[in-house]
Parts: sequence; C-alpha cells; structure tokens
Amino acid sequence: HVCLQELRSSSTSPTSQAPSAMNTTAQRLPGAIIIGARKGGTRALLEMLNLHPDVEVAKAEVHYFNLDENYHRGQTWYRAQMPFTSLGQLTVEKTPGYFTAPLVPQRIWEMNPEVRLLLIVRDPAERLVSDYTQVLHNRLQRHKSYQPLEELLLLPNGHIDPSYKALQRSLYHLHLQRWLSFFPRQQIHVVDGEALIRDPFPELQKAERFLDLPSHIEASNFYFNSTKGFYCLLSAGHDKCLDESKGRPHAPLSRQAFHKLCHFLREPNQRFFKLVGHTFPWC
Ligand SMILES: Nc1ncnc2c1ncn2[C@@H]1O[C@H](COP(=O)(O)OS(=O)(=O)O)[C@@H](OP(=O)(O)O)[C@H]1O
Repeated sequence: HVCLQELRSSSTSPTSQAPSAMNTTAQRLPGAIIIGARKGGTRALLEMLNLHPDVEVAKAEVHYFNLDENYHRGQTWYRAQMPFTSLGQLTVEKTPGYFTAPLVPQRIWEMNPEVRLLLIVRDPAERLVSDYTQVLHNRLQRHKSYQPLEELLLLPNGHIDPSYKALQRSLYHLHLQRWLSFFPRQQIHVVDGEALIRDPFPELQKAERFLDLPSHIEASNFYFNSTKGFYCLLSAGHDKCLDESKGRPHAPLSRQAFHKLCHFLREPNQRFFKLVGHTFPWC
C-alpha cells in the first residue's frame, strides 16, 4: 500500500494562479470538514476525495473542536495539523466525533461560517452495531472486560435502553438539528454511506460538485477488491484499500433485538429524512 499523496497525478493543478504563487505551499485552515457520522464511512470518503488533485487532507483525525484540551490550544495549533497546500487547493479534515459533540457546530461556525460540511450516514442500526464492534475490539486489545451488545442495548425489561451511548449517536436528527441552528441546510452535504460502499463513483461526483471542484475523479479510480469485499482506490497504477479496521465482521446481535432496534429507530429516522429532505432505505 502506498500513501495516496504519492499516488495522485499532479498533472491537473489550478491554472488561474501565477506559477510562483502556485508553488507557495502553506498550512491552511480547512475549507471543508467531514463531521461524521462515526462508522459512517468517513475514512473512505476522505481518502476518495484525496484522489482529487485540488484536495489535500489531514491524514489523522484532528479532534480539535470536540476535545477541549485541543480546542484550548487555539487555531494556530489547529492549522499546524493541516497538510501543506498550494493556493487554490482545498484542505479537508475528518473527525467523526464532531457530529455528535454539542459545542462543535458553534465552534466551527465561529472559525468560518462559510466552511462546507460533509456528513456521511449509513443505516443507524448497522452503524450502532459497527460502533459497538469497534469499542469491543478496542477493549479486547487492551485485555479489558466487555458486555455483550444485547446487554447494553436492552433494559432488563426487554425494551431498548435509550440512554445507550451508541444508540444516542445513531439519533441523527437530534445532532443534525444542532448543526442546522448554525448552518444553512445547503452548506451540509449528506453522503449516503451505503451508496458509497456499493458504488463510490457517483457519490464522489456529487461531493465534487458540492465542493465546487472541477470534475476530476473517474470511475477508473475505483475497483472492487473481492478479497477485501470493498472498493479500493486506484491512481497512477497504484492501489490502496482501507485498513483492516474498516469492514470488520460485526459483533452478533439476535434477530429479535435487531428488530426492536429498527422499530425504535423508525421515528427518529423519519425526523432525519424530513430535515435532509430525502429518505434512505433503512431498516
Ligand atoms: N471502500 C471501503 N473500504 C472499507 N470500508 C468502507 C469502504 N467504504 C465504506 N466503508 C465503511 O466504512 C466504515 C467505517 O467508517 P468510518 O471510517 O467512518 O469509521 S470511524 O468512525 O472513522 O472509525 C466501515 O464500517 P464497518 O463495515 O462496520 O467496519 C465500512 O463499512
């Protein structure tokens, strides 16, 4: 696997700048941020956007607006986490924790009320199971004890426990509502995470349009890797798949419990569809 930075063809740079200005690289604040949702496909979206020659991405999650210890380091610290870009290139970072952290919308708005936001969502029931699977994996790695998902998701009386954190993170409408009190709907581009898995190219074309980028990413930048079970990226003859933490087998959950979860999510999902202005074929 080769770093995408090295893979991108450098042939198409913005042409409106004088050559000397184009060579001036600097770390700049992001013009677009992938705010979540956690386990929605944020890494895939970031890596795929990075195929574009006019996009540079922060490789690691920055956690600036959601972690007070980082936020208090100030904007100079934040900027220093960004990649070097030429004038005219777009800087993008992704931190999935932004979507659900209460103070983040205001903090981002205060930094730049014009910043473009990308939100990638997938079926919130599947997202919850993926979220639990990640937490489980981390606990197992640290030799810590863990509870089965069903024990966390269901109360002793068999009802869904609405206070379970991973379930709270799947109540997309609650979180989006907060973002919409700062940003107009058109400034938040919602990406369909399942569509990105099934066929990434059309989702990337939509994202390019949203970001006002010249169309550059091509269908040939993606190929289905049957060993991985996902699309991988292809650029200048080199390929890159996401690492093994993406696309793990999910922790088991009984059909009955999954059904209860889907039933519980029906109304929150409807509210989310209303906010974004279209529906998704979720359970
Ligand atoms: N092309 C490709 N390759 C691998 N994985 C892909 C891809 N596209 C989307 N996905 C899905 O991304 C899910 C992980 O989402 P995130 O990157 O947002 O996770 S995280 O919040 O940053 O931990 C991950 O979720 P799980 O399958 O539940 O592991 C994947 O389904």
